[in-house]
Amino acid sequence: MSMIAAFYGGKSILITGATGFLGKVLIEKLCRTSPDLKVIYILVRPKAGHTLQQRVSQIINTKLFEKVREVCPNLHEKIRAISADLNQNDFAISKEDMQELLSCTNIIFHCAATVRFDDHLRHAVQLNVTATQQLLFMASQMPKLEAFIHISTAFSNCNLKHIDEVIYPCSVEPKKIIDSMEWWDDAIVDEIAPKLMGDWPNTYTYTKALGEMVVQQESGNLNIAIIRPSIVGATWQEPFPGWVDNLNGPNGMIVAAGRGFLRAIRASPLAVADLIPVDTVINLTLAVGWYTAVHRPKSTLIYHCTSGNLNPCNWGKMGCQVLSTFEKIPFEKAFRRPHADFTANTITVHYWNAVSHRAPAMIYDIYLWLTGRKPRMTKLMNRLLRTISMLEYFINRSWEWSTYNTEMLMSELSPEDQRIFNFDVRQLNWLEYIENYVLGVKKYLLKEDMAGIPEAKQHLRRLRNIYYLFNTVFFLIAWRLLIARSQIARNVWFFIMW
Ligand SMILES: CCCCCCCCCCCCCCCCCCCCCCCC(=O)SCCNC(=O)CCNC(=O)[C@H](O)C(C)(C)COP(=O)(O)OP(=O)(O)OC[C@H]1O[C@@H](n2cnc3c(N)ncnc32)[C@H](O)[C@@H]1OP(=O)(O)O
Ligand SMILES: NC(=O)C1=CN([C@@H]2O[C@H](COP(=O)(O)OP(=O)(O)OC[C@H]3O[C@@H](n4cnc5c(N)ncnc54)[C@H](OP(=O)(O)O)[C@@H]3O)[C@@H](O)[C@H]2O)C=CC1
Repeated sequence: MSMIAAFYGGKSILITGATGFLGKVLIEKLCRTSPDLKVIYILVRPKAGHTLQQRVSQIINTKLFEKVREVCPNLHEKIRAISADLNQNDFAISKEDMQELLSCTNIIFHCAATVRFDDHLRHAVQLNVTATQQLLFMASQMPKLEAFIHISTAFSNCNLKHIDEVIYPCSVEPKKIIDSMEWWDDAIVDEIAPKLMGDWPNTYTYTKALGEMVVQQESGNLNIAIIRPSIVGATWQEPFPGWVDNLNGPNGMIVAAGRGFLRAIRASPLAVADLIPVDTVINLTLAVGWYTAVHRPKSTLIYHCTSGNLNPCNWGKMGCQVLSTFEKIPFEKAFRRPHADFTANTITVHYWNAVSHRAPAMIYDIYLWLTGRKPRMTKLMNRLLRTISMLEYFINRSWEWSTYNTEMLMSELSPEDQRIFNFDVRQLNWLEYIENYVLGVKKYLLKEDMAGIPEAKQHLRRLRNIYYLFNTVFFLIAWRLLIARSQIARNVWFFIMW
């Protein structure tokens, strides 16, 4: 019998960020392995045109929940959506709901965050810092609470090269920043943000670091643990390989490369690609929830959920495997044939951006315009290049994360739990994982049918012919113009012809 699965039986669990990428996999695994849990409270913000129940149904009626619907037919009853907005005071939770949460919750998993790199500092502080503080305050009033698990990111200290499982202080206290946000107007925030952020590359990583400090400072008597995943990717094994449902991190890049928009990227092929499958993160999270509640460590333990020091893979190898998978399973409606280079040279990057990204987009837009349609490719390309510029920081550096606590926890699990809640990334075969990842992007994110592969291959062959034709015509025109103007070119041409 799994000790972890048994632990969650009969428990009332509160999850924030349940409608997000990690949150969905967390609910799925919890309900599948502990169908006898009492209730999962999820804090969901109302969205225009959707009731809370519709939002929940949208999630649990997806393929991700196929297996769990069999194990736990009363899934709907297990999940209780509570209307809440983490940006509001008391999360805008009704009095009755708040009362129920405070009196019943046993475990909290705090996943909600803004993960946008370009969010305004005020908004990022509100969600990633102030809301965390407020949730901790709520937790301190929960008599039955056994553990509070905070999901952070391995990049919260990306200004350092070697990162231990400890909390590093930021230069300005989070409380001061929270207070200041109340009276600083946006103009002041904009001006002061770069100074506050120092060598953090974006508001996301900076506010996640502040969030950790808040957790440390407000922990009081609570049993708290922090999990720091690196770049979270598609599922490795559970409930099935390759599941992914958003464009964050590498996903958008895989789409862009597979559709032939992304042809070159400024990246160090030898830098470690610290990807971690989402099911691995969730297995660790559930194991940490159990360990924190049952063993009650004296201090807040931090767990790195990373792959680099146990089973490293670099961006070069990953990129090559992505490209070779496209040959077997191409994406539909490609703009150009997938081909991409990693280059570390800034001049080469500018060259490729002009020749491989902007020029084809412009030519295509001219074609759209000539055929009476609305040009859109240049806009899309500019957006892609902007996204790439934000991700570049993470694909041109390597970090070392120590994983003592994670390894310690692994050794504490029974063989049964090590199997059911496997987070040993040493067992991961990267080539197989990446192939399933690309396949998952095609099936679950782009919602493409596998039956369309022959047509997609045919389309790529057409694009190849257009490419050859275009290059030949371009070469002949260029050469003809050159011959008309240069005696040397004429001599070379006649020599070749002769
Ligand atoms: C040797 C040969 C090599 C060949 C290589 C070939 C393949 C390459 C594969 C390998 C991949 C290499 C790249 C990997 C990149 C690694 C990333 C590392 C990130 C680590 C961060 C740490 C992890 C975390 O802790 S948090 C999670 C990460 N968070 C994010 O990723 C969020 C990032 N996103 C943002 O901040 C924003 O979305 C932003 C700024 C990128 C874009 O903002 P904007 O306001 O312009 O757009 P949106 O309103 O968000 O969206 C508008 C529109 O665009 C679509 N879209 C959004 N993001 C992407 C995307 N990444 N790619 C494509 N499209 C995207 C979005 O869906 C919207 O579409 P609509 O149709 O308009 O709705
Ligand atoms: N994805 C990754 O690569 C990594 C993620 N992490 C961390 O994991 C956690 C989860 O990330 P991920 O699942 O990818 O993020 P998503 O963006 O997929 O999900 C974010 C979740 O937070 C919720 N949320 C946002 N704002 C509010 C609000 N005002 N009130 C209530 N709920 C809100 C969203 O709800 P809604 O559906 O309404 O928008 C959604 O459920 C985060 O803490 C992140 O920092 C760490 C490392 C890597």
